[in-house]
Amino acid sequence: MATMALSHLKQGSKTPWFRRILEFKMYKRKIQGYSITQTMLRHRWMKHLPVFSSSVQPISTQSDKDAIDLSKFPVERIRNFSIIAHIDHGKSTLADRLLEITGAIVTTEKNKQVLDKLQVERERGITVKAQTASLFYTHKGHRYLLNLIDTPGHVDFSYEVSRSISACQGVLLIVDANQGIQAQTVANFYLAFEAGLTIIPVINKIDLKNADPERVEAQIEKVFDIPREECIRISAKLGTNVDRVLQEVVERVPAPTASKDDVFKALVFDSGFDHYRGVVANVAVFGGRVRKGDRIASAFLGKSYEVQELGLLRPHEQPTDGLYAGQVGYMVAGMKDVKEAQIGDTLYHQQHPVDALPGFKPAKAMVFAGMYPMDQSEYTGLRSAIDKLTLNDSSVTVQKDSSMALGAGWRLGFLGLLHMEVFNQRLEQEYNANVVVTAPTVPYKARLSSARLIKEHGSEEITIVNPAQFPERSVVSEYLEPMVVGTILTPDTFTGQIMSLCLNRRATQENMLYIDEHRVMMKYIFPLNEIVVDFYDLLKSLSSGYASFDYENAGYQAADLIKMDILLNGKSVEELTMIVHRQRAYSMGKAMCERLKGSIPRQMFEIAVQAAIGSKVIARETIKPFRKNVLAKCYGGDITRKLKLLKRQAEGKKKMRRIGNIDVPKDAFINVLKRTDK
Ligand SMILES: Nc1nc2c(ncn2[C@@H]2O[C@H](COP(=O)(O)OP(=O)(O)OP(=O)(O)O)[C@@H](O)[C@H]2O)c(=O)[nH]1
Repeated sequence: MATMALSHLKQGSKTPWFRRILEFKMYKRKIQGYSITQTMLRHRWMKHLPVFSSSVQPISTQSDKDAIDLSKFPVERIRNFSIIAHIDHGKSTLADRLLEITGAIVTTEKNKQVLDKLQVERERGITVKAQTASLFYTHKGHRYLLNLIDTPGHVDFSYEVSRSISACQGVLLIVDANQGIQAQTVANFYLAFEAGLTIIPVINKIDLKNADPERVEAQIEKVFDIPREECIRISAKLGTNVDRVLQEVVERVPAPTASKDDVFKALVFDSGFDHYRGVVANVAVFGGRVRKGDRIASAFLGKSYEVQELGLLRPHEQPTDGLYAGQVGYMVAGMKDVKEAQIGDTLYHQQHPVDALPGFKPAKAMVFAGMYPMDQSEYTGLRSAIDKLTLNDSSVTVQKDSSMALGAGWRLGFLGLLHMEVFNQRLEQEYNANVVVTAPTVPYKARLSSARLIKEHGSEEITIVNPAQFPERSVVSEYLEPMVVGTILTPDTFTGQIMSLCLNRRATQENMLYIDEHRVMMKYIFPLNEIVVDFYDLLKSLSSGYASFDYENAGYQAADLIKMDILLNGKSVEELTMIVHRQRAYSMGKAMCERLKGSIPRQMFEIAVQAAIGSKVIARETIKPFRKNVLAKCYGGDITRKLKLLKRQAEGKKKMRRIGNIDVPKDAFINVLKRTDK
C-alpha cells in the first residue's frame, strides 16, 4: 500500500509540490474509505485535480485473491441478507466483525462502524444510510458470496430498511442481551416477516455484566413465535460466536431464485451521485447478466445508456466485468441527471424489454419544513445540492415554495425530525450549503366549503403542508389531522409516568401486553403532531433511557385546528408560524415566547415576543435591551486587533437570520419547538 502511495506521489513529479501533497492526501482519504467527491465539493477549486475513481484498486486484503470470475459463480452459493435491529443493538459492530472474518478488511481495533461512511453517521454514532458489502466465505469446502446490507435502526430511517429488504432473502434480527426486544425490533421484524424473509434472531452483547440471554430468548419466542433454539448468542464486540452467524446464514437463508439464462433485469435499490461519474446505482440482478459496454434501458424513463463500470462493493468498489443473476453490486452508466436514476426502477437490455419489477411504495412524508437559501444568490447552488442529496435519500419529497420574507425556496417532506436534522446537516457538511429551515409541520387536511375554492383546487379536500397556506375557518367545513399508532416498550416501573405523558399528548390507549414479567408493550393512537418533535426524547428521559418507541400511519381524524403566529416587535416570523390544536394554543404560545426569549440574544433595543391567533395576542415576553460592544475590552492597541474582533462579530451574524432589525440565531427556529413537559 505504501509503495502504491509513494509511486503515486512520484507520478506527478512535474506538477507543483502543493498539488502533489494534496493529491497524496486525497489518495490517502480514498484508501481510508472517505469519499473524495465530498471533500472536493467542499473545496471547489480542487476540481482540476485528477480523480482516482475506478482507476484506484480498492484496498482490500484479499482483493487479488478474490478477483474471481463472477460469471461462473453458481447462484446456489449466493446469500443476500440484511442486518436489522433497534438503535444501538450492534448492527454496525457485527458488520465490522463479519467484514473482518471474511477478510474484506484488515482486523484492527480501529474498525468501528466501517460501513457508516458519512460524516454525520460518525459524528452522531448512528447509521442513516443502508450500506452494502459483498463477502466471500468458505463453508464445508465451498465458497459462498454473501451480500450483506447494514441498515439504520432509528424509526426515521425505516424506509432504508424496507428498501434493503427487497434485495434480500433473509435477515439477521439483532437483539441486545440486556435491553431485550424494543419498539424498532418489533417494527423491523414485521417488515421482514411481511416480505416473507428467513429471520435469524441473534442475541448480541452477551459479554455485558447484565446480559440475560435466556430472558431475551423467551421474549423472542413469546412476541415473534420463533423457537428459542433458533437464536444465536454472540458478542459482536469481542467476536464471540460470530463465525456461527455466517454458518447459519449459509445454511438457513435460501439462495436467490434468479437464473443466469433469463433475460437481464435488475432492481435499482439505492443510488448516489458522484461528481465525476454521475449516478452510481446499487443494483440487485433478478435475472440474466449485464456486462461492461452493454446497452441498457430504464423502465421508468425508457432512456438507454451504455454500462461504463460495474462491480462489487467489498465494501469499497471493486470493478468486475459483469454482474450476474442473484448478485448485488454497483453500476455506472453515464446517467448525468439525478432524475434519471429512480430508486425502485428496473433496468433491462435495450433489445429485451421486461415488465418492471414491483419497485417500492413511495415513502410517506410525516414532517414538512420550508428550506430557503440564506442568500437568494445561493438559490441555484442549493437546488443542485438538494437534487443530489435527494437522489441518495429518496424518502425526501421536494416541492417549490416561496415566501414574502424568505424568497424562493422549497418545501421538503421528511420521515421525522431526526431525518430532517440529518438532511440539513448533510447539506451543510457535504455541500457547504447555508440554509434557513422553517418550523416543521405535519400534513394537515381541510374539507373546503367554498365552491369557488373547491373549483380552484379541483377537489373538496386539500392537504396543507405550509402553515402560511392554512385556509380560514369561514371557507372550511372541517379540519383533519394525521394520526399514528405508536408502540411503546418499557419496564413496568415507568408505566404510570408514560401513561400521563401520553394523556398530555392527546393520545388514546389501544392495548397493553406484558411481554415478560417486568416489560410492557403499550399501543396508543396519537395525533402525529404531538409526537413528532420531542416525544421520543421525553420518553427516554422519564424512563432513564429504558423505554422505546415506534409509530406507523393511522389515517386522519377531525380536529379543531387554528393558525398561531409568532411576532417579534409586531412583525410576524414566518419560520415560526404553526398550526396547533385549539386546546393547546395558549400553553404552546406561552412556552414558545418563553423559549424564544431564552434563545434570541439581547440587542440594542427592547424586543417584544408575542404569540397571536389572528389579531388576538395570547402570550407575550420582553427581551431587555443590551449593547454588546465587542471592543469594550480592547483598550488602545493595534487597529488590526479591533478589525479582527469586528470581523468575528460579523461572521457570527451570518449564522443569524435578520427579521426586521432583529438578529435571530438560525437554530432557534427548531430549538424553540422542543417542549419540556413531562
Ligand atoms: N459490550 C458490548 N457492546 C457492544 C457489542 N456490540 C456493539 N456494542 C456497542 O453498542 C454500541 C452500538 O453499536 P452499533 O454497532 O453502532 O449499533 P447499531 O445497531 O449499528 O446502531 P444504529 O446504526 O445507530 O442503529 C456501540 O457503542 C458498540 O460498541 C457487544 O457485543 N458487546
